[in-house]
Amino acid sequence: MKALSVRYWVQSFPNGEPAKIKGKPISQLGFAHFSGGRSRGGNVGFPQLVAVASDKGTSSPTSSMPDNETEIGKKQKLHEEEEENKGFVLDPQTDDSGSVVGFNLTSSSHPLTGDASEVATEAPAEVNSEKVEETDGDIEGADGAPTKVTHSIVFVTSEAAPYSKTGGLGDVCGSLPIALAARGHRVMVVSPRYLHSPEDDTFAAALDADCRIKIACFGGEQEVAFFHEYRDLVDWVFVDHPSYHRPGNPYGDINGAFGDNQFRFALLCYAACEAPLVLPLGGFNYGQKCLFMVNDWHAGLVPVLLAGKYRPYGVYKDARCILVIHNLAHQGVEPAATYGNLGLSPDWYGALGWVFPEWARTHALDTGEAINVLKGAIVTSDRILTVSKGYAWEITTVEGGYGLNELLSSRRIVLNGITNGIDVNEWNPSSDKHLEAHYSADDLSGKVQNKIALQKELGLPVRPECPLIGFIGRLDYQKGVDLIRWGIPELLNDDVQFVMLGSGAKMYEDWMREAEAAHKDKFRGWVGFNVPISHRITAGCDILLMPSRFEPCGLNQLYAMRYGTIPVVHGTGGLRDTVQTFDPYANDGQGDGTGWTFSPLAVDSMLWALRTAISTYRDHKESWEGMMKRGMEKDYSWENAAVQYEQVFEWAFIDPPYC
Ligand SMILES: Nc1ncnc2c1ncn2[C@@H]1O[C@H](COP(=O)(O)OP(=O)(O)O[C@H]2O[C@H](CO)[C@@H](O)[C@H](O)[C@H]2O)[C@@H](O)[C@H]1O
Repeated sequence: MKALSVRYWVQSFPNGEPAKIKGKPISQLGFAHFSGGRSRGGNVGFPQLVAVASDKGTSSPTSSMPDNETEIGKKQKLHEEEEENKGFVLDPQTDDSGSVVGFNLTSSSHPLTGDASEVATEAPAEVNSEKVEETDGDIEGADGAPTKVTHSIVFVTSEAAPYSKTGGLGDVCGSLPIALAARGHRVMVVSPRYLHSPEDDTFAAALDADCRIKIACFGGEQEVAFFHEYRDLVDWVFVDHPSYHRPGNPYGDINGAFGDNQFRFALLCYAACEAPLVLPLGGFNYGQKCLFMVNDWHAGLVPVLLAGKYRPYGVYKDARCILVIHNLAHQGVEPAATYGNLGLSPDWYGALGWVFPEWARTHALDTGEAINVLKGAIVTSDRILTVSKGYAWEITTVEGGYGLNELLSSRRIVLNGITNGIDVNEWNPSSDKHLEAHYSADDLSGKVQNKIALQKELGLPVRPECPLIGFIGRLDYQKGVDLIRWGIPELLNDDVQFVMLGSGAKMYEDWMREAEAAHKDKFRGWVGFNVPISHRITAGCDILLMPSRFEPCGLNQLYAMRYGTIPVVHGTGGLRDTVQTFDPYANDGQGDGTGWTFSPLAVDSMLWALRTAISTYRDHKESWEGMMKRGMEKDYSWENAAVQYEQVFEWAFIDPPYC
């Protein structure tokens, strides 16, 4: 049994007496200001019990266990008496004046699973700052290093696979939380409950948590509900609101981006701030000493709300917030006039306020004033992470900073990069359910079967000896699709086949259809988002091309290497960090490297790298196989990244929180 030591602020005692903090009734302490984030009606409202991490009495899970049966029995009896309150309230705590300000709490099991071993704990031990050495951005990824301190972690994200995914953000937020939970942390992921049609059963396993809150913003009061599923040791929490129920994808439909995205994601952030306080997941809530991991601009309002709406009233004083930037190009910029909708006091305008440079303004009278949610998150987060070390540096440069480079440079001391891992179970060539044949580094024979199956599926001539090149990704500026477009005619003069899977800009979708019509025997363009076919392309191709203009990390090159498919990538961000250019002379002529990086970003250098790869494939089979195996044998699991994340958590709790 693990025990949890938590202090509860109590709104009222069972006998109706008002609770007091520092001798004052709570009602006099300014909590009314929370109407912006919490309603008072029905089962909504200010919760009967709102947990805050105890600053006293926190101890390691084992040391806080009752040490004899009598004590356990006593506590169980008390527990039963308090059952009506749904909180396991024990041992009143008093302040200097003698007023009861809270209670210790002990829980013996996880009611959702009935399994005591799955109860995660509040961070039990103080971080020993003397042991922590902050380096110049390098984070040690000690393989298999045990977890030193466990935390209550709240991921806030607009996507989490398999529930929602338009790209890599969904992949990361679908698997990193599981890796952290497996290491002993208590992990919640908060994301919207998107329903794209009345028949959509994506969230069928997530049950109504019977908790409604009202959020005051955008000139009204919005009621949101929470749905919950406990899976893989993670609390998956889905925020439900009518604005998440519409056709398309999380951000838009065939007509483009939704016009109310600022509203939809502000709701997500408000709800995510409330979730640790109001949701008794597994019987008790996450409490205030949690660690928010906010991903990209959609979740970027969270640290601003923590600083502007909670901490001034003593709530979340011990929480920390880490911003994870997966893509700096999207910042959630809207006209300055929309600031009033966010429900923040005017004092906080400075955090979000943003002025476009003159050249980016639309007319002479345009003052360029806007609000920028990601900027607000960069200002107010305790630490900032990106998804590779290379990208952590790039975003501090004029070229990669998208206007935020100076701000990010000023926060360099709290900025780190950690390369993403991948879900090695979903992406495993020896067990992938989407493949025609399974294979591994020890037995590569199945790979060609997948190539043949893919050629058949796509209606290409079945030619196992012909180099097959693939591209998978969003069709947009970031991914360098324009380079492929300009390079394809020349490339297809060679004896190669090329397959593209992607959706996005209509211009490129149309071009893919045209290219297919023009090069029937050599080119296939699959317009759409299709996970099974993405697995089959990754397995069936010999080469995966990624000419990304910038790439914070990139996952497809990692999937490709795991599947023995050689990546040819632009040397940028995470691509440069993860793909090592083939060197035939290294290792006493045995060769080294896992693919090719090319630079500068130009059609010629991309074609040069592709031609080098193609000739190696044709004429140096042994070198090719060596490269395949080296890529397949690399460790891409989340475990290594999770250890590095823990180091950053530790650093986050050393410094005081932003306020
Ligand atoms: N048409 C399609 N059909 C099926 N699957 C498709 C698809 N198009 C893309 N995908 C899948 O979506 C994911 C894309 O991930 P990436 O990391 O390559 O890019 P993305 O730019 O979305 O992510 C951002 O966040 C991630 C995560 O941090 C960073 O790695 C990245 O650099 C950053 O731009 C992959 O799983 C890929 O297979």
